[in-house]
Amino acid sequence: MTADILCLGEPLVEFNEAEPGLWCEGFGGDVSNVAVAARRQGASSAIVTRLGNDGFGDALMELWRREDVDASLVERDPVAQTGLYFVRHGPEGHSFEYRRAGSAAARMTPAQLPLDAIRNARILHLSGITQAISADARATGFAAIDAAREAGVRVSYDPNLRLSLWPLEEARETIHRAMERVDIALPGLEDARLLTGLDDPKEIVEFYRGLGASTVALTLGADGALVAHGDHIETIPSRPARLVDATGAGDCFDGAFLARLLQTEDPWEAARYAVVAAALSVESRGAVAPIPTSDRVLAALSN
Ligand SMILES: O=C(O)C(=O)C[C@H](O)[C@H](O)CO
Repeated sequence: MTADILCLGEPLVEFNEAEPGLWCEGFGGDVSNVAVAARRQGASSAIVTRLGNDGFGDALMELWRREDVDASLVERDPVAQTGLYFVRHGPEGHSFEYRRAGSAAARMTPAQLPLDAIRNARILHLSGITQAISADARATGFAAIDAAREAGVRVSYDPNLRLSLWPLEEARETIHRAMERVDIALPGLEDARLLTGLDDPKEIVEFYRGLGASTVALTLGADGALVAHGDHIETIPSRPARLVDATGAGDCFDGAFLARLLQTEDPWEAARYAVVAAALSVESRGAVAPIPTSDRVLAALSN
């Protein structure tokens, strides 16, 4: 198996509340969202994870088949279940509630990592959530990073802080340790402020560069992204969007950014593309269904 972008973490089945009591089923899980977003932009992508041997696991396998995301390395756990999450919407935006403790993905271990696939990828992508779900998953994330680095494969990391999964101090320690070993850092501003204790976006970007990332794209929500590489730093503005549901917008940015980066090796051009993809993705409900294809992104960019 060879894929441009290999994503490691936990996929989830999503229940998104359209109106009180009406739950629409969809898909989520940050790195699965990234794999789909990258594939819809034309990069090849693969997912490395574990699912329960249950109907929700089957539904995720069917999603990746439909989306042409390589899931040939996904393991099914005979005992543990596939994780779920529920999205509610309120005046403050969306909120998540999880049913994922002890899930199949949380039982991933370093010994199960497909090292050849990691070595053959162009980018390994993982997140703070990948490492938050269990001690084994944390170790698996570090082992994957080490394998990628030894093979000269670029590592991409989105901190994706979820304080319902682990306390801030623990998250900070693990995420900073991971960030010392990544090439491409894709933090969101709100998470990064909590993790770094810094307020100013430029200082945050410099902080992550100081840890080791050569490319940093800090997402600023409706304000776009601040992108640094080499001695150049630039704010890439977003475009106006009709906000319905921002669930997964950061993941859509990540997948589109990585896909475009592989095509152009120009992080600012990749971010110009990815902010438009992310803006399009907030205009309807769910993490996966609204992710645009490259045709839609290119059409929006030319308007
Ligand atoms: O991946 C997770 O843990 C989630 O919270 C599911 C969502 O699809 C994801 O976070 C959106 O970024």
